[in-house]
Amino acid sequence: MSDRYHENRIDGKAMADRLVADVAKQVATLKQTEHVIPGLAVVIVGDDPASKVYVGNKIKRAKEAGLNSIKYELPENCTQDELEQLIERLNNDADVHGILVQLPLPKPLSEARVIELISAEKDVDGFHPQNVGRLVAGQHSLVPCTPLGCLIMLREHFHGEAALSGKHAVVIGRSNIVGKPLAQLLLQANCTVSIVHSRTRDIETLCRQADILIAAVGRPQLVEKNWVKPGAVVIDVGINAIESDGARKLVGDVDFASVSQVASAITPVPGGVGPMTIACLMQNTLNAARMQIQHSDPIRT
Ligand SMILES: Nc1nc(=O)c2c([nH]1)NC[C@@H]1CN(c3ccc(C(=O)N[C@@H](CCC(=O)O)C(=O)O)cc3)C=[N+]21
Repeated sequence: MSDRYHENRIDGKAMADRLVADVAKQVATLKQTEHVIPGLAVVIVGDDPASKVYVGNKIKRAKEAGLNSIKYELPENCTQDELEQLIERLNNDADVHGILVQLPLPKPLSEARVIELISAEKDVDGFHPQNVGRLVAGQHSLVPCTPLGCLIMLREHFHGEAALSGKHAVVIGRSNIVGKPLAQLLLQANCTVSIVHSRTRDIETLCRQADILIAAVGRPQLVEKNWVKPGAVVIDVGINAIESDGARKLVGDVDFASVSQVASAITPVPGGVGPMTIACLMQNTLNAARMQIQHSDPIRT
């Protein structure tokens, strides 16, 4: 293939390996200086197979980072009360510094109520209204993992956040977990930010103006070559399981084969944003533990 830019893949797996190794070092230091091991509680309700794979990855990475991790599995038919009691128990457990409730929750359960119940300083997903507000106000502490992973990838690619200044970033998708928080982070990095979505008119023309194009809509291979300005950097947040030639495979929101011919850099799926999301969860758990140590220690010299 005559790719104009060859070897233009951003290796999210390798970046995630480095980030987890770095967190492991910092965790080791924290153990020595503060005698604390950061603890992550992962709560999974029901037995959705995809959720189980993700949660398994999180536990495995937590081990590599030297964190204590505990998995809580609740049955599909558990009640809102049972789930809320578990959250309250974890909120009050000094050994637990981070709480993650795997989403989506089974039908009748309220995600909003559960998210608000998690103590804001243990909210390693960054979904609590207090953390959302802090992000928008530029006072953030715990930032949603996927947007943070995207920002770190862009920073590394451009050798520092300063290079993002003035670039036009177009975010496709307006979800609370990716599109909206990522737009905030990019704005703070001095990008000019556009958010486009299902009701946007002439979405293709807008996307073609992007220096940085981020796809986070969950529509397999939506973004094609003619949506992308030659030389643009493309971040693919989508993880879609599709059937191709009778086999199931994972594809992103970007048509990798065609877009990689025009993009100067592009993240693959799998092996792009996904591994960085999990690495950022480890970083957030470490950060949460650090904040809790500071707040629980009135006498410091
Ligand atoms: N409270 C909550 N927080 C989350 O962060 C959260 C969630 N709920 N619910 C589901 C989504 C999805 N998500 C993924 C993270 C990593 C990969 C990942 O590492 N994917 C691998 C492939 C894994 C595979 O082979 O299936 C990759 O892209 O290379 C995928 C998906 C986190 N989520």
